[in-house]
Amino acid sequence: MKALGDEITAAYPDGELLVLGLLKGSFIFLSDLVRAIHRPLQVDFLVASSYGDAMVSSGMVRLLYDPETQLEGKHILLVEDIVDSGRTLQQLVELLGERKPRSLGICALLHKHIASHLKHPVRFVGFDAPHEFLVGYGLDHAENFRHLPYVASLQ
Ligand SMILES: O=P(O)(O)OC[C@H]1O[C@H](OP(=O)(O)OP(=O)(O)O)[C@H](O)[C@@H]1O
Ligand SMILES: Nc1nc2[nH]cnc2c(=O)[nH]1
Repeated sequence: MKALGDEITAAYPDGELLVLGLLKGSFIFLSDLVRAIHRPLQVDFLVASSYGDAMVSSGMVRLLYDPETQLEGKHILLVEDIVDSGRTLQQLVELLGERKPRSLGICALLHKHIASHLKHPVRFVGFDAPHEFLVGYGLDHAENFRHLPYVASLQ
């Protein structure tokens, strides 16, 4: 976490930084990450869901909570727990881009590198992940396992 925090700190030497946690999955990662970033920042959240109780994406990302914080003119760092098909990110980045942020960066704890076609690449990656369904450290299957203090595979 220290290396990722240092990388993010160095990438934003000036301007307002808003760290936008994508819930629910990023809640543990986000709290560890913001404590490893050594510069002033704001925190807000987005809640979106596309998997429901399934292990494959429904293809439709539902936005369940939209942040009230003003995004215009700020560096936005969107924090994801895991990038799989990349659909969630693609759709959210399009939406947030319309709000005229100064920059829009993406950070993910885990990246499966399945989505090679990503229009908006993930700039900050914690770990490369296997092509398996992962749970724990915030990630769920049907709302179970989020509390595990480690990441595990269900396969
Ligand atoms: O790259 P993708 O294929 O879009 O998958 C990644 C998304 O899937 C999970 O969210 P989910 O829809 O399960 O909601 P959750 O965070 O509430 O578990 C995960 O938290 C990511 O946000
Ligand atoms: N919990 C969980 N959610 C996902 N959404 C997309 N891929 C995954 C995964 O491996 N685990």
